[in-house]
Amino acid sequence: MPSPADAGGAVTLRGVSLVYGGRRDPVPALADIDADLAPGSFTAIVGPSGCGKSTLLRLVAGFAAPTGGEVAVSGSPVTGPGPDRGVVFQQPRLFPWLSVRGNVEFGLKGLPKAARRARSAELLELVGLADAAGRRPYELSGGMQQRAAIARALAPDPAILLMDEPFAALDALTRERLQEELRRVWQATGKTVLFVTHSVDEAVYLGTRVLVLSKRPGRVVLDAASELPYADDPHLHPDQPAFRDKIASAVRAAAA
Ligand SMILES: Nc1ncnc2c1ncn2[C@@H]1O[C@H](COP(=O)(O)OP(=O)(O)OP(=O)(O)O)[C@@H](O)[C@H]1O
Repeated sequence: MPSPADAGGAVTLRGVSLVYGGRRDPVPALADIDADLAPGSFTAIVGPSGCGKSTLLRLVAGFAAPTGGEVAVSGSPVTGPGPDRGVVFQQPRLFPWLSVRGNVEFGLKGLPKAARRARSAELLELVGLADAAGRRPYELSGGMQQRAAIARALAPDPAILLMDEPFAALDALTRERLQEELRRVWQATGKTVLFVTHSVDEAVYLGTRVLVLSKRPGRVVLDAASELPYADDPHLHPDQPAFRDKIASAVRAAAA
């Protein structure tokens, strides 16, 4: 395991496995996962349906414990959820009785009001919701709700952002827009991002690294780092199709 001297935001998985259920009906979801995610990296996880992508994210979030191996963040074993890890789900899960601002400030209760207000204003500006701060979730489009969920997850300034298919329920145009915005937010904040998706295109567009998992129990069958310059739009890069093809073939083989 890494030493406590490791920079904040590192994620370490060592021989991680997880078996759901009891001895009578075990469901092996993950097997022998090894990975080191560097602080500030953006790792996308793709793989066939049911291969354990969400399970892997839940282990890093501390919502579940592995049945084998070890999961550590920033050099310390994960023993449960914590403010160092923000989570964004497929559904925004906003508190309907609070305004957008109230949702973002929810996790900042320990701060004085002025500091909370300054932090939420900064984050709502970052995700393009400054004008919607006083609105309730039901007054927002799906894309706006997901932006608010991202701002809420970023509020306690976690070193790590865990995203479980956050754009899967959005229409194609909104999804593209939010992908672009997430790239910008990631570059602006330097968080370590772990992003689960079904989409090879999304993984390749967002990830500086892509992990492909096999069918259940999920194992890492490809761990590919993108050499594409992140500041530019990777869609325009001449090596983009080759990188995409490599990931797509691995996903096809994993699902066969
Ligand atoms: N609480 C649970 N108890 C028993 N089995 C579970 C539980 N949660 C998940 N599973 C099973 O573990 C496997 C992995 O589930 P997981 O949700 O991690 O996969 P996934 O790759 O995220 O799936 P999808 O791509 O369909 O969202 C699946 O076969 C699922 O049915």
